[in-house]
Amino acid sequence: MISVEGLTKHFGPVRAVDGLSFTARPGMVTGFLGPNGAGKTTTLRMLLGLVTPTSGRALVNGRPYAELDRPVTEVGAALEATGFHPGRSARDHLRIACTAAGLPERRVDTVLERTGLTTAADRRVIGYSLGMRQRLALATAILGEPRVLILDEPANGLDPAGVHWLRSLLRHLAEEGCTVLVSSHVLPEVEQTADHVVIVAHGRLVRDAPLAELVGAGGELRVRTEQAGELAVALENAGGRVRREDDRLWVTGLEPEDVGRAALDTRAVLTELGRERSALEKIFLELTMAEPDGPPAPPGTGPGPEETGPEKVGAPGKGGQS
Ligand SMILES: Nc1ncnc2c1ncn2[C@@H]1O[C@H](COP(=O)(O)OP(=O)(O)OP(=O)(O)O)[C@@H](O)[C@H]1O
Repeated sequence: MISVEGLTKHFGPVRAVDGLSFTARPGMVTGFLGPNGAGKTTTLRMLLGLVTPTSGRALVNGRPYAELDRPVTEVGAALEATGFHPGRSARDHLRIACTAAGLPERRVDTVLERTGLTTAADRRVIGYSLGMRQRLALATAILGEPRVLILDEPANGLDPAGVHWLRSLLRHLAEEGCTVLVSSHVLPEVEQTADHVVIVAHGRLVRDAPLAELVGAGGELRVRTEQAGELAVALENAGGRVRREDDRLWVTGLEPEDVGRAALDTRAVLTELGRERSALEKIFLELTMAEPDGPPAPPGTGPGPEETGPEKVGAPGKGGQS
């Protein structure tokens, strides 16, 4: 269990985190979302005792990191996949971590296998891709079989197969009862992995809700057909809200299969059927576009459907220790 209570961190005049409170629960993947500079990494670093809060509390299993009896068996973290000695192999890196933490060396083979690194285990890290380093960071995080995992952008650098693998690993860990907190800007990825979503902007909480609640509220489908009039009536009868423009319809409150069924019933030929941008991405933009001191922008004021949201944008420079 992770609890963040009124957490605040000022770096001089910068309020990196500002009165943030949320909980990440066992058995769930909690997505921690926010635009660049929103305070995600600072929050994760405070949870891991790497940055001292200005005020408030960041607790793992009810205690600050510094008070955990055996942190490595309680919380695993992967913040940046850059801290590995380039001349060492993954196996050596994990062996050293095992010895330092007093863990049995057999854990090395287990985590190598779980992260798909077995065949590359004896190669030097200098030759690893970013994706392989991410896997090694995850392998290190789960070495002590912790029940809490804190991961900062773990999908960064993974290829589509790697992202798929990561998704199943995180789901598996949550099913085993772990608390998984994972920060990301890759919104469609979070949409497919998380059970619960915490969104921050300007260091403050803007939304804390089950994913299903958020996505259910924001999904819009784009439909194109020459029988737009008949189909619009059928979709409204099926419970949808429909906006029409010539042969195009924008539909909320229904799923693609509902549109398919209505099209079949009305014999409408669909020339296009798709989701209008990622539903979570749309909500994310609406919630995080507000000015720091103003309320969140009301729904519908985000960029229009044609615009593509900043799914992944460059990170600002980060300082070191507080
Ligand atoms: N050590 C530091 N010294 C000064 N300012 C810092 C330090 N660490 C972070 N900041 C600032 O605090 C704010 C929040 O940064 P943080 O890295 O926590 O955001 P983030 O949500 O993780 O961003 P990103 O998605 O780009 O990684 C930013 O304005 C950042 O420049």
